[in-house]
Amino acid sequence: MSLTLDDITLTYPDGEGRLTALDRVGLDVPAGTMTAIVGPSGSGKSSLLAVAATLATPDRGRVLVGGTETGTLSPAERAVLRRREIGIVFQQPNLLPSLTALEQLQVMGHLDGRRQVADRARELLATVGLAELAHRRPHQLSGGQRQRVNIARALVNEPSVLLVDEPTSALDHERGATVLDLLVRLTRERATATVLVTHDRAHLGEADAVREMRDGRIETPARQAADDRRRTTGDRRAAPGVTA
Ligand SMILES: Nc1ncnc2c1ncn2[C@@H]1O[C@H](COP(=O)(O)OP(=O)(O)OP(=O)(O)O)[C@@H](O)[C@H]1O
Repeated sequence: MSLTLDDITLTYPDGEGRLTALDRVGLDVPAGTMTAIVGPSGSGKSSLLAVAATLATPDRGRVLVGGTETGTLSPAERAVLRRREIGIVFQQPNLLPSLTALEQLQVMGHLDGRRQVADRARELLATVGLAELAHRRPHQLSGGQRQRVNIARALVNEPSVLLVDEPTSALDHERGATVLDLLVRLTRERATATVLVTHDRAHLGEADAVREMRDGRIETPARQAADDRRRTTGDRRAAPGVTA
């Protein structure tokens, strides 16, 4: 399923007035592709992720996950869609200290009441290269390994949208590259529509598209559009899902 943000404006209360964090932003992320969002501090990257995650309600505009317009759902329906279709990877892997890597994934799966969670959790840990460390607790893992558990956990309910916020900020260059490679591979294998917010321009070559944010707007200079075309030639890009 694809993710589409259509003409999104988001404001926050700001003293007497309102601060515009997102200013008529549009973004289309086909299934199986990764779009990287870069931009200076305060430009609206986290706000964009919050809207895409349906955690923040925009003042105007639509968020579509596949063909579903999330603004038309009730809060309860939106919570179900979020749990089933949207995986979120935060900057700091906020893992529960007392649980093993395997249990971190199982807890997420159980919340959704789905079966065979344990099998899927084991398979995912193997996919992120942690099969041997499934029974370790967070303090027994390195920062990069913790971030890989965090990514596996976001995927346990097989979401179609993957939202990733600064996954490499706490990692050195080499570990950051490993995590980025993993995200790209999972995006292709699991056909997720992935949005990656990053300050780190080192790995942008892996993304199918790069969008620059500035003052709440997305800029797509001609050079970037040309870059996108070059990135998406060949069959790396999956067919877009239905976006109504
Ligand atoms: N809850 C809030 N209430 C009021 N203003 C907010 C709130 N959250 C963010 N803002 C403001 O909205 C704008 C966009 O913030 P946002 O966090 O989306 O930027 P960002 O690009 O993610 O920044 P950073 O790279 O520093 O994380 C900023 O001017 C910020 O001060």
